Amino acid sequence: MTESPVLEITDLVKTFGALRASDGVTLDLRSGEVHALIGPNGAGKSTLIHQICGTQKQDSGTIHFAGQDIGRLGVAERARLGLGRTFQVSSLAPEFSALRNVMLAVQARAGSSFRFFRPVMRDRGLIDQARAMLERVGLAGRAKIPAAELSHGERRQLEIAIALALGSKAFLLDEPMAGMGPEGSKRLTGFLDTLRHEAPILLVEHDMDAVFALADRISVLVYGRVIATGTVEEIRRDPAVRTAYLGDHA
Ligand SMILES: Nc1ncnc2c1ncn2[C@@H]1O[C@H](COP(=O)(O)OP(=O)(O)OP(=O)(O)O)[C@@H](O)[C@H]1O
Repeated sequence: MTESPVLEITDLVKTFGALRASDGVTLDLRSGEVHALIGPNGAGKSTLIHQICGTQKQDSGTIHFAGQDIGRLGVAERARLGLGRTFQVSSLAPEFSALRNVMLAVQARAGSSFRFFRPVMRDRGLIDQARAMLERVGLAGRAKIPAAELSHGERRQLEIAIALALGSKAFLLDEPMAGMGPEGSKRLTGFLDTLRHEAPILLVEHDMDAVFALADRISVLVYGRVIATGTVEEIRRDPAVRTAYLGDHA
């Protein structure tokens, strides 16, 4: 029996006036995979991510996550169910250390069980869990550094540590390589390659080297429609994709 997808989007439609930003989008995310979503500027990639995480509501179609219809739930409820997102604009508390940022997430997940009037920074259990998350994303050595002083790539890693601490069962990553130099992109690519074993990744990314290195499957979005879904090789060979998007990259 094949495992059912972690995330399943069916026939999603989202219009802005006469514009169909999502025009019947169907795609899924399976356990252990990196599924990349590529396409030209304005194709509807961010709009799709917004609808999955709940910051925008679809006009029609369904979104199932971990076996549940989440299409009408709010952002916080979806996050509680384990939908982890990193943002193009960072959501970190910049003046807090990396460790403290993760501790806040561990605490948020645990709810009231950590709030026995203990000063947060002296709570051993909380500190240990947060340290373990930093270790997993390769930031253990940077625990005391304020988020604002971390490099762009390190901040992305920290956001992912937070998503892990919140118990994410899938990651939605919207252009994680944006604003990074080639070295940073390479490091983050290596990191994302290991992250897929924690939870599958839906990756919106313009950096084709990263996409080709990481993706198990690629979906190509053009004018709100998925024109092809397949492996890296299938997508590289697809004549419609070459015409619409890849051109010389293929
Ligand atoms: N809130 C909105 N109101 C009206 N039009 C919108 C809104 N958000 C997006 N659009 C339009 O929907 C289309 C899809 O935009 P979207 O940002 O999803 O594309 P994208 O593929 O993420 O582009 P990029 O690669 O440049 O980030 C665009 O034509 C955009 O102008």
